[in-house]
Amino acid sequence: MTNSAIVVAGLRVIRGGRDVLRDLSFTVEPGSVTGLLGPSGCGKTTLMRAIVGVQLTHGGSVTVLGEPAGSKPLRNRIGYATQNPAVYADLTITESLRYFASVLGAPRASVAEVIEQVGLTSHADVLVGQLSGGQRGRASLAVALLGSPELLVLDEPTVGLDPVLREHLWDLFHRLAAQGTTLVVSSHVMDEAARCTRLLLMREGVLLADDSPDALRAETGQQDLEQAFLHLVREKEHTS
Ligand SMILES: Nc1ncnc2c1ncn2[C@@H]1O[C@H](COP(=O)(O)OP(=O)(O)OP(=O)(O)O)[C@@H](O)[C@H]1O
Repeated sequence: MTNSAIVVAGLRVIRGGRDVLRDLSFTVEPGSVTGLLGPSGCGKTTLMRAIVGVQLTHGGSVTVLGEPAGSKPLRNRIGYATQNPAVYADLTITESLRYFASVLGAPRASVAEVIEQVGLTSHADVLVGQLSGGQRGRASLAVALLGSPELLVLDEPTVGLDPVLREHLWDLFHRLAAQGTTLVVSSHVMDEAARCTRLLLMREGVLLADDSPDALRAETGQQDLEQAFLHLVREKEHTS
C-alpha cells in the first residue's frame, strides 16, 4: 500500500452543484499503464485534475508518490497533458519545448528526444499554430514527457490520431512503464482498453471496475471489453 504510486481514498468532487466524483477509492501501482475509461462526462478529467492537484475536492484524499496531491515536492515529478494542448502558437515545437525545459529545469538535450518520442521530428521547426489538432496534442504530450517525470497523467492523448500513430504512442507508454514510469491514460474509446495493464472503468462518477483486461473478461464472460463494460452497466442497474 505504501509503495503505491497513487492512493485515492473516498474522493468526492462537486462541480457545478453536482456530485461528479462520488466516494472513489483505488490505488495505482508504480510502473503500470492504468487506463481510465468511461463515457464522456463520467468524470475522467476531473479525476485526473484531482491526481495532479489542480481540482478542488470535497472529501477524501489523494496521495501521489507518497505526498498529498498538489504539494510542492510533486511539481517536477508529474507530467500532465490536458485535452487542450498547452503550447504556444507563435513558437516552433522546438522553441516551445526549449522554453518549457528551462522552466522545468530539464536538460536541453531532452528536447530533441521528446520530440522524437512523439513522432514530430520532421515538424520540429514548424510553428505550433500551423500544426494539425493531433500534432498539437502530441507537442503537448512532448511537454509532459520533459524531465522524465515519475508519473504521467495523460488526458485522451490519442484522440484524432491514425492507427499507426496510436500504436506508436501506446508502444512508447509501455516502454516508459517498463523503465518504471507510472502512467494514467484516459480514453473514451474502449478499443484502447486492451492496451492497458489495468483498467479503471468509470460511469457517472463511480468506478464500475478496477481490474486487468483479462480479469474483466473472465469476470463478465465477455471477450470484447466494450461488451464487458455494458455487462457491468447492466449488472449495476439490476442491483441499484
Ligand atoms: N468547469 C466546470 N464547471 C462545472 N461542471 C463541470 C466543469 N467541468 C466539467 N464539469 C462537469 O463535470 C462532469 C465530469 O466532467 P469531466 O470533464 O471530468 O468528464 P470526462 O469523463 O473527462 O468527459 P470527456 O470524456 O467528455 O472529456 C460533467 O458532468 C461536466 O459537465
